[in-house]
Amino acid sequence: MLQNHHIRRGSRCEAPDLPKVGPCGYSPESIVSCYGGGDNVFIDGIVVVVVEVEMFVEGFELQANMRILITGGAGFIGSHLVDRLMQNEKNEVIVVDNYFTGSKDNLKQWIGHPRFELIRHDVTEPLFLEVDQIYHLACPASPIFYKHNPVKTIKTNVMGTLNMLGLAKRVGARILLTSTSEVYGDPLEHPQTESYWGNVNPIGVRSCYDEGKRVAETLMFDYHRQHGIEIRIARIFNTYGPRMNIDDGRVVSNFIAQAIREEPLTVQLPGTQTRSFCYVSDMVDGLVQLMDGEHTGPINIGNPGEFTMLELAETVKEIINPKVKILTVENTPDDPRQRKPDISKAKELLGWEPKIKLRDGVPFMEEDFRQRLCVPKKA
Ligand SMILES: NC(=O)c1ccc[n+]([C@@H]2O[C@H](COP(=O)([O-])OP(=O)(O)OC[C@H]3O[C@@H](n4cnc5c(N)ncnc54)[C@H](O)[C@@H]3O)[C@@H](O)[C@H]2O)c1
Ligand SMILES: O=c1ccn([C@@H]2O[C@H](COP(=O)(O)OP(=O)(O)O[C@H]3OC[C@@H](O)[C@H](O)[C@H]3O)[C@@H](O)[C@H]2O)c(=O)[nH]1
Repeated sequence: MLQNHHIRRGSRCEAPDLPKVGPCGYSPESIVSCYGGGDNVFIDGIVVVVVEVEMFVEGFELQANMRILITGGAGFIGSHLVDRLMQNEKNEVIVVDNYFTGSKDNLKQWIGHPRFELIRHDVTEPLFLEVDQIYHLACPASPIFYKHNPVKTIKTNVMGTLNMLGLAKRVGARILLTSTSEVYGDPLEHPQTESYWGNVNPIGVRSCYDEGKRVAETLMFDYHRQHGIEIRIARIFNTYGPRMNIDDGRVVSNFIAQAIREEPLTVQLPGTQTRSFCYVSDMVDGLVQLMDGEHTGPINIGNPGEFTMLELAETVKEIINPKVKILTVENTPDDPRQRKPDISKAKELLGWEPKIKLRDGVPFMEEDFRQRLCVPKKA
């Protein structure tokens, strides 16, 4: 039996059943052919020089470990992605984060784990690591945080993405960018397909984020075309779930925290604007399937269930606290009036679609927020 294993630069390989003879502890005959290259791999802790990334081993299955970098891995979606990737014992996960909106607390279960590393690093600075895959999430996502220091948001999207593409190019890693439904701006097509080019204000208060992500997408495709980098682009629609910052400012976390604190739910005017909310476990499934699949994207990942903000407030009120009031308040400029993903491409190309409805996801988030706010549910 001849098996072909693609061993990437810096990978560790496990081959516990290889016969332990020969100078390095393993039979040289087991390695039928190796050619090119010059990388080291470790077989059962022993360094084996692999002269090419393609190695053929007769009769034995080498299980190549995957070293995965997650930028922004201390944030909301990133930390759930870490949980998912750490479930696979063949994965090593490295998180880099500057903790602007993320927290070590989101990763506390993994700190000290032998397959996990956490590095304080700002992606606007170059990074030198040996990795096989890069999930590039680093960027503040809540409008209040990305507008707080817009120049830094632009730098994170542009210089951060350039640095991660440079890293991907140097080590031959595949890179996935978490882009956003905000690239469609205030969309004139509804629902949004990936072929829609969007309606974005280039000089508005949201531009640091939406134009920043559009440039990040451009950089991804230019590196792909010019340097042959393997890229994946996910256009993420509004995602919610446990571990969102309680004072994150995004609508689902605001309404849930307000309902628990018995404060009025603040619906920004007009209240008829719509969003489509995806539960975080569905989102993580979509990202992993996109990364591991064959398609560059961009691919919309989101839940097509569409709600006005008034409907969302009514839903949260009914589930969490029927006594709270709903208050209408001023909105901010350039708020998109409608948003709903067309997910035909994700269904067809990735076999992905979300499973968790808003009504089923809100109680999970309520439980997490009650714990963190120390407000137990009344009997
Ligand atoms: N959650 C959503 O609804 C949503 C929707 C569309 C796109 N996205 C994208 O998904 C990604 C993650 O979003 P999230 O909701 O988890 O947000 P988040 O704010 O919880 O996480 C972002 C993480 O990136 C880190 N970060 C920010 N700037 C950095 C920098 N310069 N260097 C290193 N780390 C930095 C933050 O500290 C944080 O841990 C973002 O790229 C966001 O644009 C999210
Ligand atoms: O308390 C609030 C907060 C927000 N809102 C409204 O709720 C809607 C959603 O606002 P959010 O701040 O949650 O998120 P937005 O959809 O505007 O932006 C998000 O889009 C996708 C991602 O890239 C980011 O996570 C974020 O930019 C907006 O219409 C906003 O006006 C309220 O009605 N009340």
